[in-house]
Amino acid sequence: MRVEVKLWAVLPAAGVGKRMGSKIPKQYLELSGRTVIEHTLKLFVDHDRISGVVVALGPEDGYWGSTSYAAHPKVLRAAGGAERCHSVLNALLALEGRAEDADWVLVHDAARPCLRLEDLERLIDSLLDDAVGGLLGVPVRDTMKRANGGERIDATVDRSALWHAYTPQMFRLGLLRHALQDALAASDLVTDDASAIERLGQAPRLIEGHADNIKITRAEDLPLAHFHLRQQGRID
Ligand SMILES: Nc1ccn([C@@H]2O[C@H](COP(=O)(O)OP(=O)(O)OP(=O)(O)O)[C@@H](O)[C@H]2O)c(=O)n1
Ligand SMILES: C[C@](O)(CO)[C@H](O)COP(=O)(O)O
Repeated sequence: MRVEVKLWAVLPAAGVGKRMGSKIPKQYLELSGRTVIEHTLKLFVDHDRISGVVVALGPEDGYWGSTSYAAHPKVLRAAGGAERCHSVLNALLALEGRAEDADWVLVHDAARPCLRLEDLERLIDSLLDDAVGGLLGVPVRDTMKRANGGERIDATVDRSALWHAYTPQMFRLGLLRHALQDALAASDLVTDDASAIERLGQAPRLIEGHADNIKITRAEDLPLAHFHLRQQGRID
């Protein structure tokens, strides 16, 4: 009997936004009347192939309760951790008892509200039968330099095989949980989920998305996200 494999989403949203320098965490900044995290969540909560969404929240988070998803039946909460990798692992552990190890998990930064539905669909359709999993990304477009530790160029790096790693990053729940636990046991605070899978000797697939799937990181990113959401027709 073929066991139905489910899809889950994990949104790490426990960051404090140091580089943004705003008074409130950047995932709660407003974009045309709704918070960044509400824009991000909508795509996953409304998606009929996604069984549930786990949001990893910071211990001091006093904003989540005011969002329109605070009591949504499809949204679960998990405790964020010191680093993104801790938050993602806690969210995976929160799925115990609901999800199976063979289920797929889409890990997507709450700070990336401009993800296009077409790219999410392409990622899912491309990876559902993949042996490893993978992520959305975009090939780099600029000449890439490696610094010498200061402000001088050490070398120009061959860019022909370089990609920007974006999210969602999609892996089987059991594999990703094991990979993150293994990385953390080795004190390797991986900055994305694919790095944990790579540590195990696996090669995640790169699926090309759109460059407007930006991560709101610094102050100048907020108006840019607003522009992209308007260009996509998602805000007026
Ligand atoms: N301990 C952490 C750190 C980050 N994140 C989340 O991971 C995503 C990407 O992280 P980043 O852009 O670095 O967010 P911050 O850590 O908030 O930013 P900064 O590094 O500038 O403080 C964000 O949605 C953030 O909320 C998380 O869940 N738990
Ligand atoms: C996961 C990620 O968005 C992929 O580019 C990135 O690694 C997050 O890094 P951050 O330092 O937590 O922003």
